[in-house]
Amino acid sequence: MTAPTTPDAVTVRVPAKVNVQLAVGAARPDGFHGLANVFLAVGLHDEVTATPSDTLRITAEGHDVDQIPLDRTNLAARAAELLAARYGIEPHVHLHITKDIPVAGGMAGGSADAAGALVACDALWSTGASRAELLALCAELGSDVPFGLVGGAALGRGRGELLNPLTVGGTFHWVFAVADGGLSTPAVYREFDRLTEGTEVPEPEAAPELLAALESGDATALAAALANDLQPAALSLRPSLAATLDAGTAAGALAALVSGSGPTTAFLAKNAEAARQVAAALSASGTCRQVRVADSPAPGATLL
Ligand SMILES: C[C@@](CO)(OP(=O)(O)O)[C@H](O)COP(=O)(O)OP(=O)(O)OC[C@H]1O[C@@H](n2ccc(N)nc2=O)[C@H](O)[C@@H]1O
Ligand SMILES: Nc1ncnc2c1ncn2[C@@H]1O[C@H](COP(=O)(O)OP(=O)(O)O)[C@@H](O)[C@H]1O
Repeated sequence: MTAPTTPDAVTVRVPAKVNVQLAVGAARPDGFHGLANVFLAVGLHDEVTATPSDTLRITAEGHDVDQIPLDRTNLAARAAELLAARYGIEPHVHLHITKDIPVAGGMAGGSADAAGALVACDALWSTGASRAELLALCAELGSDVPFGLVGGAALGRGRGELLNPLTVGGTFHWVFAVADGGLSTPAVYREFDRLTEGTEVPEPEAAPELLAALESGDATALAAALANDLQPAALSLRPSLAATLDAGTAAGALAALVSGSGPTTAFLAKNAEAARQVAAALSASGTCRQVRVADSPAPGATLL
């Protein structure tokens, strides 16, 4: 029998996400918040390429890469170290990240890179980890990381890491307005706690009408059901986002919301042509740094 050959390089493509519903419960004793997090993967992608190396090395190119760490705190590096430790191997790999997902924008780019690095290193090192093992490692790396692996659409319970896949019955057309600078996810959750202090925070539940809208592919119904409990907190920390939301709504978006913890704002359009119009109006509005158009759902981490 011949020994399995080690590939020279493995490239994995990973998607961004938008939370079409983010229902946030009260803070748990461990500091995390219980969620009903309805993730939808969108067609904005990073790529992670793993090649053999003498040491663990991270390089990056593309949008805003000056804002991501290139040391072992990079989520992709942490993913490689975790997988290597689990299988008793040295984390000797060069991970090159090609970034197109806005950084610190509430679109889970770092989480996607972590999922991509895990899949790429798994293939490079032939660890033979099962899908369930990879998902468990993803959950150790961060609440949003498992979704980067599975993509499509999913309901995340727990702190968002316990996923149930959802059916999506059509293509949804989105416009994303990228803001200047990022927002810290822990800071937005802290602001949520401050804003809800002294009130009864209900148990987070996915809305049946939202799940039905996803399943039927009905953009108008989905627009009516979009909801983000972190939006007031993101707006409180970044009041200028209100003008961006207004500009997209005035331009004909079916609905507008903050993506996750923000500060990227998301606009659902009726069709591809409407998305182009909303994008042009947002670009001209001067209320955001960059505008991106993308469809959903998109597949999860994919070996190229
Ligand atoms: C808000 C969401 C919505 O999908 O993502 P973003 O919009 O930032 O991308 C997620 O809940 C972010 O998930 P992720 O960025 O993976 O968070 P983690 O690394 O697990 O946790 C970072 C910090 O966020 C807070 N956190 C995160 C998840 C959660 N369910 N409750 C929390 O309170 C905690 O303060 C935690 O220390
Ligand atoms: N591979 C990575 N890509 C992007 N950000 C990363 C990465 N590794 C670590 N980070 C850090 O994680 C934080 C969150 O980034 P990101 O995942 O893009 O945003 P968000 O959590 O808002 O979706 C940023 O402060 C960023 O510097």
